[in-house]
Amino acid sequence: MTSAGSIADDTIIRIYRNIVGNLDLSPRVMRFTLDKECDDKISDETYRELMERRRGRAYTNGEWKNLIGFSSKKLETSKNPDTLDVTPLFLLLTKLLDLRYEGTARDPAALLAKLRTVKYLRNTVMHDLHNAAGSQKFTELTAALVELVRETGRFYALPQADVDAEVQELNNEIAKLKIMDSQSIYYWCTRLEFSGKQAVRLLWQDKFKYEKLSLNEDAVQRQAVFHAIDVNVRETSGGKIVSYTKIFEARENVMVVTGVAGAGKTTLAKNIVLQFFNTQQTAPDYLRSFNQLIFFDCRDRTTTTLSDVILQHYEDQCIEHGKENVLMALLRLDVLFIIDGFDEGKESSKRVVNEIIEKTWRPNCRVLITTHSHAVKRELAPLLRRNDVSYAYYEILPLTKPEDQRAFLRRYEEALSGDSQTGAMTGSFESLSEDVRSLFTEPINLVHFCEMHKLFPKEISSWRTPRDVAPVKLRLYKELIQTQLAGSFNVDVEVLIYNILNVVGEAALEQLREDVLILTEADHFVIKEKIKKIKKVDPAVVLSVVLKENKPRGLNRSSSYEFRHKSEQEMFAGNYIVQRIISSRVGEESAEALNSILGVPKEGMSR
Ligand SMILES: Nc1ncnc2c1ncn2[C@@H]1O[C@H](COP(=O)(O)OP(=O)(O)OP(=O)(O)O)[C@@H](O)[C@H]1O
Repeated sequence: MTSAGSIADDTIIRIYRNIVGNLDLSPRVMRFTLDKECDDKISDETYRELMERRRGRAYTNGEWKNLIGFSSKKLETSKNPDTLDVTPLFLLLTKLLDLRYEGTARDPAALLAKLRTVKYLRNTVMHDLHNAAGSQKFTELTAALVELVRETGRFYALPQADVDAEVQELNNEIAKLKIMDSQSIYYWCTRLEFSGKQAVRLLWQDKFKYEKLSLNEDAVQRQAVFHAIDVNVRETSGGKIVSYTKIFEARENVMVVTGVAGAGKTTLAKNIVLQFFNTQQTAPDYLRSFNQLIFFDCRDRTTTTLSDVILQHYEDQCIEHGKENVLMALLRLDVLFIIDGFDEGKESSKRVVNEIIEKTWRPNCRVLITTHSHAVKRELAPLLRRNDVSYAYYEILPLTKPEDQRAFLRRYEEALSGDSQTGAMTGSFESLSEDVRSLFTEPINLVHFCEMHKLFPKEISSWRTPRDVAPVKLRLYKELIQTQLAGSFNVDVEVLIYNILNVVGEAALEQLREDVLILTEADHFVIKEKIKKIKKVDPAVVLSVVLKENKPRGLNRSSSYEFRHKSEQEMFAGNYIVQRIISSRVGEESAEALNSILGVPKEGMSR
C-alpha cells in the first residue's frame, strides 16, 4: 500500500521534474538553437542592436515595445542569452528567424513549430498546478526538446555528431532528475508551486471575503456586490475605455490604476485577489497566466521590507528554506504583485515598493499598483523611472450611466436583503431626477445611497433637487462621525456632534462667503485646532469623514482640502446658520444675529 507521505513525495518529484524541465532544460536547448542562429552576432552587441542591424534600420521605442512586449527591456540590454528564459528566448528566436529568412528559400516553419511546442508546454505547466503535478507533460517536454535539438541540427545543417552529443547531454540531464536536489532553486520553486498558492489563499481569502459597510454592522460578500468597472487607458492609447480585465493585456510589466477617493481602487485590488484564489472556479482567463499572487497594502506600517512581505505570505516555506531562497524561487514563477494604496504609504512602504520594482525585472513577473492620480507624477513615476521601468496607466471611470448605477445598487440591495429583496432601493433611486442621481457617480456615493435608504427611506422620496439630499446626508454624516468616534469618549454624543458640526459648518460658511471651495493647509489646521478644543476627539478622524484631501503635485507643496461635494459644503454651512439662529435670541435681535452669523454688514442685509 502507498502511504500518504509517498503520494505527496511522488507529486513533489513530478512537479520538480516539470519545473527543472521548463525553467532549466528548455532555456538550455533554446540557447543552443539561438547560438546557431546568432552566428553573425558581435559579442558586445545587444539583441536589439542585432535585430536592428539585420533589419537595416533602428526601431523607435514604441515599435520596439509593440514588437517585444514584456521582454522589451530584457532584450534591449542583454548581450548574451544566459539570463533569458523561455518567453524572451521564444520571442527573440521567432523575430530573428522572421528577419533573416522571410522571402528567402529557407523555410524555418518546422523549427518555429518545435519552438512553439516548447513554449506552450512551459505555459501549460507553469500556469496550472494540475499539469505540473502530472507526469505526462514532462514526457511530452523531453520528447519536444529532443525534437528541437534535431530540428536545429537539420535547419542549420550541423554535423550529426554534434547533434547526437547535444541529445546525449540532454538525456544525461533528464536522467539526473530522478533525484531532487533540496539545495537547488528549482526545489524551492517546486515547494512554492506545490503549496504556495494555498498558503496565500489562507492568508487573504477570509480577510477579503466580506465588505463591511461604514455605518452599521452590515457586511456583504465582496464578490457578490462587485461591479465590473471600466477603466480609461491613459496616455498610451489616447483615452480608450476598456473593462478592468483588459488591464492585464498591457505590454508593460507594471500597470498603474488610479482613481479619485472612493472610485474603487482598493475594491478592485481585493476582488482580483479573491478571483485568483476562488476555489469554486478556476481563475478567470485574465489571471490564468499567474502562478502566484502577492498582495501588499501600503497602509500596512508593520511590513517594512520585501522579505517581511514574503514571510507574511509563505511563513512555513520561509521557515523551511529561508526567506531569501523563497523570494528567489518566487521570482522564477509567474507572479503577480498587487500593491494597493501607493499614495497612502509612508517611507517604509515606499521602500518595499521600490524593492518589488527592482526585483521584478523578469518578464514572468508583473506588478499592479493602485493610487490616487496625484501621487503618480510626484512619487510613483520618478520611482519607476529610476528603475528604468515603463508602465501602463489606467483611470477608473465614474458610473455615469443609469444602467450601471442601477446594476450597482441592485447587487447591494440583493446582498443586504437576501430573499426579501423587493427592488425598493433600486426603485427609489430610479424615481429620482437626473440632477439628483448625478450626485451618485462614484461607488462610495452609491454605497452611501444604500445606507441612507436603509436608515431613512422615506426622506429619499421627497428629494426633488440635489440640495434636498443634504439634510439626509447630514444625518448620515452625523452617524458616520459617531461611528468613527465610537468608544473614544465618554460624554454626551449629541452635544459632541453638535459642536463638531458647528466648527465644520462655520468653516464651510466662511469659505462659501469668500467663494472658495478649496481649503489650504492653514485653513485645515485652524479647523483641526478648533475641533481639538471640543473634547478629546481626534480631529483627523472627523475631518477625514467630511473633507477630501488633494495631495499636491509638486514637491514641497502642501495638501489642500475640500468638501466632498459643493452641495455638502452648503449643507454644513446651512446647518450651522440654522443652529446659530435657533440658539440666538428671537425678536428684534435676530436680524443682527443673522448678519453677524453670515459675516456681512448690517446695511447689506435686506429683510
Ligand atoms: N467596483 C465596485 N463594486 C462594488 N462596490 C464598490 C466598487 N468600488 C467601490 N465600491 C464601494 O465603494 C467603497 C469605496 O471604494 P474603495 O475603498 O475601493 O475606493 P478607493 O478608490 O480605494 O478609495 P480611497 O482612495 O479613498 O482609498 C467600497 O468600500 C465599496 O463599498
